[in-house]
Amino acid sequence: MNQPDDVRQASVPAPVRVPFGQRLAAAMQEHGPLCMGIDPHAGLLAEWGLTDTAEGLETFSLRSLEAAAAEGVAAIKPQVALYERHGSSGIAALERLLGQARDAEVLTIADAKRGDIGSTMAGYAEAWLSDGSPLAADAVTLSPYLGYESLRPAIDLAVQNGRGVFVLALTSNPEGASVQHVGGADGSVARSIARAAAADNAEAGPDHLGPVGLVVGATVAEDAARLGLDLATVGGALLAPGFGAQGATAHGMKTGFGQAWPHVVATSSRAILQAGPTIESLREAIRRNRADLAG
Ligand SMILES: O=C(O)c1cc(=O)[nH]c(=O)n1[C@@H]1O[C@H](COP(=O)(O)O)[C@@H](O)[C@H]1O
Repeated sequence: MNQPDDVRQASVPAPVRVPFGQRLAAAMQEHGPLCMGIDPHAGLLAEWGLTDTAEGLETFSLRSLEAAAAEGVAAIKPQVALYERHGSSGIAALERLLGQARDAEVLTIADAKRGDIGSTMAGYAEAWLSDGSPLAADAVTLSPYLGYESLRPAIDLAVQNGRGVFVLALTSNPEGASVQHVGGADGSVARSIARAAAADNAEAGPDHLGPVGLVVGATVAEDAARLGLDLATVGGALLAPGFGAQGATAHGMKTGFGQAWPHVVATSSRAILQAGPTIESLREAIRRNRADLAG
């Protein structure tokens, strides 16, 4: 007997996705720790000979993805703010980038820095972390400054869907210290975020990266120890923006992160993107950065 389509679909089990931490670790194993930030700033679009429009954004994004996919990176990290500048057509360009990255099997970290009261957080979680959402990414950046527990809906959905989150702990901007360093070595705000993340990662076990990564700026990693953060025991990946344009070097990061270095995803946006507009010149910049990090 023929079944209606919806009954047939309901009987098909949902695909089991390998957890984000394991997928990221595999990508890092294969390609090294470089994450290519995709930040379509107006100035970069102009340098590439593109217009500061949604069309320009899309060309910029897809060319960046093509270079990243061809060369191999741990992940790409599109900066959501720079798509939001263009309203719905900018978001449509971001959706196409995320969709094509999915097809190319390049991991995506949507840099949206979301954070809100729990009930609203559930909406952000659905947008960025649920199957079938046009904006679904492999992971999203979150701000814990409404309280780490307010992020729970996103953390739960990430776990359920084999996705991940990166929670801001120590950011690369100078103003971050006025909040994140409060409490000092014995009880800094950043330390409490790191401990909460470690608790959420415990279930993944010592051999796997858990679903909750931290954002620790590449330029401020050396602050971690004096603020009581043991980055090597967080149990999640450490997203480290600031490599390149903000002055962090591969050598400086290795020293700053110390034993936690194997968990670091080193993120660079402008320093790579400035090499555009050709795919070959972008690939060359990715190769150079990868070699630098491997050396
Ligand atoms: O969450 C982030 O990615 C982030 C956190 C942080 O502490 N510092 C920081 O620079 N970022 C982002 O990382 C990117 C850095 O870009 P570049 O300085 O051009 O490499 C930007 O998209 C920033 O918004």
